[in-house]
Amino acid sequence: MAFAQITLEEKQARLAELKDVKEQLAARGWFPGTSGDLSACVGKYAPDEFYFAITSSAKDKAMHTPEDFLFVDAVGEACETTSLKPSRESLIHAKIYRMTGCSAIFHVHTVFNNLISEFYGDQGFIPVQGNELIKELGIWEENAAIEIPVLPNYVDIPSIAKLVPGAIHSDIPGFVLRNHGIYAWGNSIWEAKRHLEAFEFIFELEYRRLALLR
Ligand SMILES: CSCCC(=O)C(=O)COP(=O)(O)O
Ligand SMILES: [Zn+2]
Repeated sequence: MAFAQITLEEKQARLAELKDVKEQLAARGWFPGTSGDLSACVGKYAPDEFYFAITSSAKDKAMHTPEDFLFVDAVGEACETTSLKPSRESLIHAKIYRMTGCSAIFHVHTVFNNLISEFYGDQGFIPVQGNELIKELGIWEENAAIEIPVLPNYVDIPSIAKLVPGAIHSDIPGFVLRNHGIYAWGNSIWEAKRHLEAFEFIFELEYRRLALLR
């Protein structure tokens, strides 16, 4: 299959969309400290040959500066001459692009994704049923039951990246790192955002349901 590189105008439009998403998610407090990272694919030549725009590491994502994004290659390394450092988690993004062929990936640390990932961490997945927002993940089956994968968290990013293939299920556009945060993806920037919002709604509802049962 041949892939076309996007035009300069399309690349700039994608960066502008990423900036908008960064602003919207920051307004919700989904990037505490300097946590979280956002990326969008901007060129694809073959399934294993692509590059993407990703947030620079350790930046306050609530601020806008010309140094917010840089371009990295299919192994998560900067593919332009720059003093900027790509997100420490670029290798995880690269692995997700390679495995799914998606167009955008968003990673956020929230209180609810951390609480729920710890609660279900030992069993390796978060079971969800009877939540209307499952439909926002593209699953329209009546009373669908889904399992959202939870991976262990390591300081060593390559150790996490090795586990990514086992956490990618074709019908679930995301996974959670235990006590760390979620990765959600989509076939466009706006689909990735929709998936992320659905996951976060699901986690908050699940947390509140469990709290009610106590
Ligand atoms: C500051 S939290 C630890 C790193 C992390 O998990 C994260 O999401 C942000 O890392 P980045 O290098 O993308 O700023
Ligand atoms: Zn993180």
